[in-house]
Amino acid sequence: MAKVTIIGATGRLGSFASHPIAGIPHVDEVLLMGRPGRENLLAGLAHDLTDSCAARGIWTEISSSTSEEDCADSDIIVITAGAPRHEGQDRIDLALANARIIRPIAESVGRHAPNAIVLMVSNPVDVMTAVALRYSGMEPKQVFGLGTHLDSMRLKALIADYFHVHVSEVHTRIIGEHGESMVPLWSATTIGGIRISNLPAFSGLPIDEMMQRVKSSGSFIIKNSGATIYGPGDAIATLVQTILGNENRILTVSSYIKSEVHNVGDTCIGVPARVNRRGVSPVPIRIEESELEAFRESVGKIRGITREILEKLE
Ligand SMILES: NC(=O)c1ccc[n+]([C@@H]2O[C@H](COP(=O)([O-])OP(=O)(O)OC[C@H]3O[C@@H](n4cnc5c(N)ncnc54)[C@H](O)[C@@H]3O)[C@@H](O)[C@H]2O)c1
Ligand SMILES: O=C(O)C[C@H](O)C(=O)O
Repeated sequence: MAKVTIIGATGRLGSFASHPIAGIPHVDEVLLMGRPGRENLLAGLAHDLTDSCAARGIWTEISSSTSEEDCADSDIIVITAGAPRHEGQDRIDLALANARIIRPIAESVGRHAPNAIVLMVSNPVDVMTAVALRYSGMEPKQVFGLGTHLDSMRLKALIADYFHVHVSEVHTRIIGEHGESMVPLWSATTIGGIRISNLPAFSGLPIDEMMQRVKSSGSFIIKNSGATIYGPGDAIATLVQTILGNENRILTVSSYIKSEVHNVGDTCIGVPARVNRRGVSPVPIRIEESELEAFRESVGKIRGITREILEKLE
């Protein structure tokens, strides 16, 4: 059984994500962590979530804390602390301010829970994953980000809708930045096990419109309802379940890569990775030339911003 700590639990995403996480069968303890001064809010959330567990007929111990040392013995630490973007902002605009929030959190996690697996969610997620990796002092397999998993799920839903098939029939991936330069891998997209480009209907697929919808999903939701909550919250829970269930699923998450994709990398970015109880390991892949070109650009962008932010944090 496992302990999962959520740092940023008073926020909209952290508090929602705690709900599906508390229902994962491998989880017997959820710790809601927040900043000093938020004790009452955390206590209220913990009480409410305890009631939810009772209503669902499950027994998971829910606790709350503002003391960083309480994350000790966590199996997984989910980090959602930090500012979200507002309408009109890019995720990258949050980079320096959120890096200054993530650095001390990562240092504390590395000190108190050096054997945990860290799932970074705060944006810009690829850059924050690199900050957490650097300042936690943990291994690359232990520190990863939600990356383009959510984008891949968004594209999957659009493809399933277009072809009128169940989502489980669609396999697709978006790699690269969780942001403007993300890259869809049509070469790795299948419907019912058949490569999408081998289906006659593929020629009519509105690829550009679909990608535009995926890229603007976050800003659309933020503009209309204030924050993205259910999509990322359930995506976080899927990752927690995959790790604790030692499921060896290949999911598209932000991981540190060096040589896995045509030797492009030296940064944390969304790539297909094996996810299990030991953490995350990027899967070596070969992609088509046009996809590689776009991926190279995405990596260059994120590597440049990451270096700049890490230098400013020194
Ligand atoms: N990667 C993704 O797909 C994805 C999806 C949704 C949200 N996010 C990101 O998650 C983060 C949280 O989003 P939200 O909607 O829950 O925001 P929110 O404003 O509702 O919550 C922010 C949380 O961060 C905490 N926090 C803020 N400043 C802090 C500081 N200096 N030290 C410690 N904690 C601090 C707050 O107390 C709160 O718990 C944002 O960065 C957002 O962009 C990422
Ligand atoms: O779009 C955002 O800022 C939140 C998140 O990254 C998302 O894609 O839902």
